[in-house]
Amino acid sequence: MNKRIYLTGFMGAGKTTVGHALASLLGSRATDLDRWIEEEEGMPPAAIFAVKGEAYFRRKETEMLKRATSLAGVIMTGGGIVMREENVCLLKRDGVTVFLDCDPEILVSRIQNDPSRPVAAGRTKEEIISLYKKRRPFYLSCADLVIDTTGKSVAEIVAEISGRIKTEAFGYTGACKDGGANVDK
Ligand SMILES: Nc1ncnc2c1ncn2[C@@H]1O[C@H](COP(=O)(O)OP(=O)(O)OP(=O)(O)O)[C@@H](O)[C@H]1O
Ligand SMILES: O=C(O)C1=C[C@@H](O)[C@@H](O)[C@H](O)C1
Ligand SMILES: [Mg+2]
Repeated sequence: MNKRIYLTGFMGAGKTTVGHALASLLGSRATDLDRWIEEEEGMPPAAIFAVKGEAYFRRKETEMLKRATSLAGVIMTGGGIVMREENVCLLKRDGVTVFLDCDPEILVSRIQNDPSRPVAAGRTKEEIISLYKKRRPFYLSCADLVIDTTGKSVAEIVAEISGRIKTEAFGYTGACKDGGANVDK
């Protein structure tokens, strides 16, 4: 496995948690884009949203995704990354993209009222589920692998990803076809 592995999915799907466990199993590096942005900006995503605005965060996120193309290992992405076409192109071109899907009711229970997740904070359960449904086709559009994590432990998810990556062939055209179109608003 010499390609990098991108983990995508909605807020609370387990990208950060699974990413560290997967990298540990594979003996590779783990890079969480949200944490990398936090290190560079000196504040977490929620504070960047509040102080500099979401548009600034999204530009920074794309910049870091571009820089991540020089890294090896597992890259954990932010929940909104698939909503920019430029990001989708990079994900499709530069690695194996794994979409961690999950029952939205479970996602809500993990993220609702968490102030560290500015896109979910203050939203009702129905609003969060509606955002999940709107984003899901975009996660699917750039996924090489879709993992339904519902009811599975982190160890089971990691074993499934590593098994499928080793046994399935992935075709890359390098082309950017359909995908995200800056439609999150
Ligand atoms: N398979 C799982 N089973 C039970 N709990 C889980 C599982 N995966 C993640 N969690 C828990 O769900 C919460 C959210 O996980 P995590 O922060 O890894 O999600 P994320 O996808 O990185 O979210 P974000 O997009 O907001 O960064 C954490 O408390 C984590 O421990
Ligand atoms: O779903 C989203 O839009 C976000 C998810 C987080 O990972 C962070 O990238 C940020 O809070 C935005
Ligand atoms: Mg995360």
